[in-house]
Amino acid sequence: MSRKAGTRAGTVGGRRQNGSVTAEPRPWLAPSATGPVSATVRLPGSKSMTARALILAALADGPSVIEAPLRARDTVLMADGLRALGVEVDTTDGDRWIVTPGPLRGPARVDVGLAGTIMRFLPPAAALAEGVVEFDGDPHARNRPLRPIIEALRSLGATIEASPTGGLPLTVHGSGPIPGGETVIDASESSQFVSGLLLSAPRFAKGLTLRHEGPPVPSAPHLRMTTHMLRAAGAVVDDSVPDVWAVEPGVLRGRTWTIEPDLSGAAPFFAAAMVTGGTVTLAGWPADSWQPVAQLSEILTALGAEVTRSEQGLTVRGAGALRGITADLSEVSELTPVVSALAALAEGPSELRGVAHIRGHETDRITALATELGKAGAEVTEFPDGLRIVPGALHGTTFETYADHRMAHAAAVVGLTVPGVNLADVSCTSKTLPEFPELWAGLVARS
Ligand SMILES: O=C(O)C1=C[C@@H](OP(=O)(O)O)[C@@H](O)[C@H](O)C1
Ligand SMILES: C=C(OP(=O)(O)O)C(=O)O
Repeated sequence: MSRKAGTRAGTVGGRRQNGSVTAEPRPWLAPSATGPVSATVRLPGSKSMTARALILAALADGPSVIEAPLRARDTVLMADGLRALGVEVDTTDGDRWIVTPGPLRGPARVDVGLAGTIMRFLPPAAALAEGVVEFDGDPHARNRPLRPIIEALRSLGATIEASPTGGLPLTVHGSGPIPGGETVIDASESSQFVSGLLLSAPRFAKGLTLRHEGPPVPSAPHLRMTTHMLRAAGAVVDDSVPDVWAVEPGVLRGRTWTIEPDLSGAAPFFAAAMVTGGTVTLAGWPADSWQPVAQLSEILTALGAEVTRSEQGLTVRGAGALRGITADLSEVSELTPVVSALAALAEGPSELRGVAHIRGHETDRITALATELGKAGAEVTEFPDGLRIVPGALHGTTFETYADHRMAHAAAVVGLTVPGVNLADVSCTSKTLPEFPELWAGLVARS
C-alpha cells in the first residue's frame, strides 16, 4: 500500500442528487480475517489538516504548496469551492497541490457535500468576498448544525440568508471584508464553528475576539490544530483564556504545508490489529504531530492494545483479548464508531460518553451505532451523550451505513471476525478515503 497509490485513486464521481455529487450505492461484504493481520499501511493526508491548509493558503499573501494532501470528496469539494470564489487550486500533481490566491468574488455556488469542514470553514471566507455566494449540499447536510456560526458571522457584519432552520441552503451577500470584532457563540454542537471563524479572522478588518458560552466545546485537539496552523501562517492568536480566542487582523503568509497521515482514517486499520491479535504500523508518522495521537493511544491501550512509536511509524499491536472500557470520547468523538465496534467485540461491557454532539455528525451516530450493532447481536443502550455496549454472540447482518464513512469503518471492523457483515453501501468511504474497500481487502488478505 503506497501513499502514492492511496492519493491517486480518489474518485468523487456518481449520480447527482440535490445539487451534490454522490456515489452510486455500493453493497460490500466485509472480508473476514483468517489469522492475525500484520502490515504497514501508508495512508493519505489528514482531512482536517488538508482543509485548514486549503483555507489558509486561499487567504494568504502569495502561493502555497500543500504536500501529501488528502484527495477525497471532502477536500476535493473544498478545493472546488475555493476555485468558485476565485482561488487557483492546481491539483494536477496529487502529491503536491499548488494554491494561488486571488481576489475573492461571487457570484459563486458551493457544494459542501456532507462535509462539516466545508459548511463551517467556507462561509466565513465567503464573507470576505465581493458578490453573492450560495451554499448547499447533500440532503443530510441540511440537517447538520450551522445556526450558531451563521449568527456569529452576522453579528460580525456579514449579510447572510439561511433556511428557516438556520442552516443550509444559505446565501452570503458579500461586499468585501466584514468588520469583525467581538462576538459570543455557543460552540457545544461543533468545534468547527470556532475553527471556521478563527481561520478567516486575520482578514476581518478588526480581527476577532470570540467567546464561547454554553456546554463544553467538543474536539479540543481540533481547536489546537487550528491555532497551531494559524500561527504557522503568521497569524497572531491568543488562546490563553479558556473558551476565548483572539485573532489580530493581519497578513497570512503563503508557505509549504506538509500534511500528516490521517490519524482518524488510520483508526480502523489499528483496530484490525487489535481484533485479530496482529500488528499494524502507520508509516510516515511524524515525531511531533498536530493530531490527537496521545488520546488515541490512551483509548486503544485501555482496550488492550500496545501502542508504540518508532522510526517506522506508529504501531498498534493486538495484545490478546479486548477489554471493555468506560471512556469520555468528547476530545476524539470522530473515533466513536470504530471504538464502538471494538467495544462490541470486547470481553466485557463498555460505556462511551461525552459525545452528544455526534448526533449532528454525518448521521446521528449514537442511534445509528445502537441500531446496527444491535442488529449484529450486541446489547446496546443509548444515552443522550453516548452508548453502553454489552457484547453478545455477534452474527452477520446487513449493516446500513447512513452515508457515513465512519459507520462503514465500524462495520468493516466487526466483519473481521464476524462472517456475513454486508454493508448496504460502502461508497460513503469516498468522503475521506475513497480507496478504503481496496486497502481494507489488501490488509485482510495479509491475515
Ligand atoms: O475541525 C475538524 O477538522 C473536525 C472537528 C471535529 O468536529 P466536531 O467538533 O463537530 O466533532 C471532528 O469530529 C471532525 O471530524 C473534524
Ligand atoms: C464528523 C466528521 O466529519 P465532518 O468534518 O463532516 O464533521 C468525521 O469525519 O467523523
